[in-house]
Amino acid sequence: MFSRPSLCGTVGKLCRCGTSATGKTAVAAATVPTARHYHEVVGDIICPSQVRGIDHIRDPRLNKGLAFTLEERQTLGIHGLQPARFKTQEEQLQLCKIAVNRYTEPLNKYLYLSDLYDRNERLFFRFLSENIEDLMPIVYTPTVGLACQRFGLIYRRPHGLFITYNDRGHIFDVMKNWPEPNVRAICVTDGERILGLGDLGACGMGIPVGKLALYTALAGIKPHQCLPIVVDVGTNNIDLLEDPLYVGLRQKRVVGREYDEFIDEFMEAVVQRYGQNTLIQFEDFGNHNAFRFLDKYRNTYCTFNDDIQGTASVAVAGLYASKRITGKSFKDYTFLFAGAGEAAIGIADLTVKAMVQDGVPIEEAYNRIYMVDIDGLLTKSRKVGNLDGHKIHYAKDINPMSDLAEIVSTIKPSVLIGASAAAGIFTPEILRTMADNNERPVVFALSNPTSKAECTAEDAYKHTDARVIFSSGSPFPPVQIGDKTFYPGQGNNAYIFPGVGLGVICTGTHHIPDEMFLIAAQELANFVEPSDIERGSLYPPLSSIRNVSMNIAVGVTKCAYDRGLASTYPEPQDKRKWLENQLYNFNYESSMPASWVWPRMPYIKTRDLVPTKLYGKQKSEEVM
Ligand SMILES: O=C([O-])CC(=O)C(=O)O
Ligand SMILES: [Mg+2]
Repeated sequence: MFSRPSLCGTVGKLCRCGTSATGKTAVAAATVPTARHYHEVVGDIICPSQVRGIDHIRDPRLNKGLAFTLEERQTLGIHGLQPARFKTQEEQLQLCKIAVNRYTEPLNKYLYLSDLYDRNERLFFRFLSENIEDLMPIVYTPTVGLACQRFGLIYRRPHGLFITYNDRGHIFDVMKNWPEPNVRAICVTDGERILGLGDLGACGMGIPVGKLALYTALAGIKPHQCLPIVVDVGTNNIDLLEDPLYVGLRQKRVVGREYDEFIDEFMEAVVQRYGQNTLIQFEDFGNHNAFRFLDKYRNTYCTFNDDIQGTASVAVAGLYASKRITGKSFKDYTFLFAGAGEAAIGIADLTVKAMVQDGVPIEEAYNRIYMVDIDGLLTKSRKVGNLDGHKIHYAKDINPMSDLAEIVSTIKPSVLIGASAAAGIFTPEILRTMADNNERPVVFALSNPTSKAECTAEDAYKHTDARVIFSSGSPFPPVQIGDKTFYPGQGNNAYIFPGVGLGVICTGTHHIPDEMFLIAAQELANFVEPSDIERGSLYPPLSSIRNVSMNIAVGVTKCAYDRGLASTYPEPQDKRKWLENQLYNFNYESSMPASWVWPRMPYIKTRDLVPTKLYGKQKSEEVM
C-alpha cells in the first residue's frame, strides 16, 4: 500500500518468512522486484503458511474468534480448539456491545477494549469505528488520561515501543525489535505534558496508543503501519518516582544537550529504520520542547506537532463555523487566549494565517489577539526572558494586568479561548461579562481531560443566557436550558490528525506545511451543517468523523501534489478513489491460503465431492 509496492517490505529481497515474492527461491525472488507477494494481501509480516494452527487464534491480527468457518478451522488445524458455534463478525459486534456495557466504570471499559485489541484486532477496530460516539471517550480523551494515570497498574502487553535514555547510542537496535517492517506513521511522546495532567513519564504511552487507534478507526490507516513510541528520559513527577508501581526509568528527566542529542538520535533512527517519509507525530511534549522540536525538524523530517498544529486546526475550524452564527468576519473579532502554551500559540498563529487569507493585514491580525499566561497579560513591558519564542508577537503595548476577570472586562473579547489546563478559570462572572459584551459570545474551553476544562458546558450556557457559542476539548453531555437542548461540539484534534496522517503517508509527503492544517480546518468547517449549528455544535457529529477525515485527506493530497511535496508518483487523478483503495479493511478476510499442501488439506474439501453431509452435521455457511 501507499508508496511501497509490497506491504511486507520485501520488494526485491527475501522476506522474513523465507518464502519468496514469486514462490520460487530467494535468488529468483530477488530478481523480481515488482512481483506480488502473498503478504500484499495480508498486509503485514505475518506469513499464514508459516503459522501454527493455534497461532491463528492467539495472534490478534489473524484471529477471527468464532468467525472461522468450518473449512478454515479444519484447514488451519484449529478445528476442535473452539466451540461448535459459528458467528459472523456482526454477531460478534453485538456481543462486544453487550460486554462493554456490562461495565459502568470507564476504566473497566477501557480494559475490556484493550483486551479485545489484544485478542482480535479487526473486531476491535470495526467495533471502535462503528461506535465512535460511545467508544472514543473510552479509548481516547478523557478516559485515556485515567488509563495513563493508572498505567503501572493496568499494564498488560506492549502496544508500542519504549525507548529509554539508557538505549542512547543504540536506538536503531531497539527500533529493529519492533516486528513490523513497514511502519508509515509514528506517534511519539516523552510524557512530560500528558493532556492537562502534567508529567506522567513512561505512563504517557496510553496517549500514542490512543491516537494511533484513531488513525485506523477514523481514517482507515492500517494498524501495522502505525507505531506508538515513548521516549523515556525519566520523570520529574515525584509521586511517580516514589510509586512502586511506576514502570518507567526511575530518575529525573534528562535535559539540555543530552536530551536534545537523544531526540536527534531517535529521529535519525526512525529514518534509518523506516525511511525518510515516515510520519512522526509529536504528542504531549512539554511546551518549550514542543516548539523547539517543531522548528528544528519541520523542514528536514516528515513531522508535525499535534498539540500545536492539530489543535490549532480544529479550533480554527470552530472559528470559521462560528462566523456563520455571529455573522461577523475575522476582522471584527477580538480574541483572548487564556494560556500561552502549545495549543494557544498554535491556534493564534493559525488564526493569523486564516485572517491574512481573509484579507486582514498581518499586523492588524496580530493586534486582534491578546494572550494571558501564568504571569498575566502578555505586554511589551515584560522582561524579555518572560516573552520568549512565539509569545512576543502577541505582546501588547498596554498596562500589565494579571486578573483574568479584569482583563476580560477591559479587552472585551468576542472570542475567549481556554488552553490553560487550569480548571474552572472561566468563572460565572467572566462568562457573564462575555455575554454582556457580545450578542453571541464565543467561548472555547479546550483543556483536557474533562477535569481540566476552563468551564463546563453547562456553566457556559447557564451564565450567558444560552447565547454562548461553545466548544470543549473533552466531551460534555447535552445541556438543557429551558425547553432547548444544546449539544456542545468537541473541538478536539481527533477531527484533524487522522485525515492529515492519511493524506501525508499516502502521498509520501516530505514535510508538512502549516497550509495543510489550514486546509484541514476549512474542510472540517465545510462539513458543518446548519443542523449542527442548530444543535449548538460547531462541529459535525463524531459519527461523521470518518467522512471528515477522508475530505481532509483529499485536501492534503491535493496540497501535497500542488506544492511538490509528494513523493508517490504518478499523481492520481481521482484522489478520493485512490485514497479509498488504500484503506484498511475492517471486515474479516478469508484465512484460506491460495494453495495448500498435504497434510493441511481441508478434509472438508474431499468430502465436498460427496453431495451429502460435510464432516458431521455442521456446515459453516448453514449455521451462519
Ligand atoms: O489528546 C487529546 O484529547 C487532545 C490533545 O492532543 C491534548 O489535549 O493534548
Ligand atoms: Mg496532545
